[in-house]
Amino acid sequence: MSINEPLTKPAQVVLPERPRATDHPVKLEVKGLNFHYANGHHALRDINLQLRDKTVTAFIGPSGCGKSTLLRTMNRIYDLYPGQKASGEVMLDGRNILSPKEDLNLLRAKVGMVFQKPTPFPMTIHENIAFGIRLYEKLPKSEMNDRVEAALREAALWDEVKDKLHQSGLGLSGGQQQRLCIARAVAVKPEVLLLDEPASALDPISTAKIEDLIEKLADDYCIAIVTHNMQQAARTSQFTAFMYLGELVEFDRTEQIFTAPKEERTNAYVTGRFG
Ligand SMILES: Nc1ncnc2c1ncn2[C@@H]1O[C@H](COP(=O)(O)OP(=O)(O)OP(=O)(O)O)[C@@H](O)[C@H]1O
Repeated sequence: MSINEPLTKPAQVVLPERPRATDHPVKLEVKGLNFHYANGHHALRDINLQLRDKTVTAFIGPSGCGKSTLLRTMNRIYDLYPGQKASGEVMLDGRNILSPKEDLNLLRAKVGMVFQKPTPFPMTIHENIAFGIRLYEKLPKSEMNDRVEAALREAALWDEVKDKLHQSGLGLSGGQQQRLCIARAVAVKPEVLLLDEPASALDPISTAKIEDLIEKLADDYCIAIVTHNMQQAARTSQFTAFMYLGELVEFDRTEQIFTAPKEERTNAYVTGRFG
């Protein structure tokens, strides 16, 4: 369907009733960002946007528009793949993390990432969390146990796993595994959390738990979430970025994007007319 056709269907997304703060300080700022894959594909084109602290920003757009690529620049995970290049600036608390001088281990502790498919390590639930903490801190056993418990509580998983901490993380359900991955990310005390379609492989009940969790985590972290689910973007975020073919078409408060977007392409996408 052409994106230029007149609006035939109103937006069906239900927005939360209570107002949400959108005036928090900027935590991460992307300036003039371009990204090329090793095969030369120009996947991000002059992206400019700001992520605010203790705020959820959703990234939406049709498949292949560059949402995951953009998230992958925010902790430089792309650096693990030869030939992938970002230019421009990604400022975290005013420091450009694309600088060659950036300490990537520290950066990835500060900017945690959770992927679409739950990726627990093939080790016990306790070890899944302790392993990451040990990379950065040397803690006595009792303190480590406390940190593991705190992370599991923060990820709303403690009650479900407290009696089987020494069983394999791979024995958990998909939704529990995803919360284990979130616990693993928060255990190293990050400042930013990047969630790349964190609920798309989960059933509706597990999805609801992850969404509740995102809302709670937003009290403490700057969160960026990629989602194909419009309702999820509307429910969880204060700001929404709509991307198309590697460009940031529109970035605004979530209410604005879903009720009165300025761009026709955004309107067409959020009303389900393309993508
Ligand atoms: N390793 C790669 N090499 C070359 N091109 C790639 C690579 N990974 C992704 N791309 C291309 O870059 C563009 C952006 O991909 P990206 O995965 O960021 O999109 P997306 O919006 O997250 O898509 P989806 O919603 O399907 O996950 C797409 O055209 C994709 O085909």
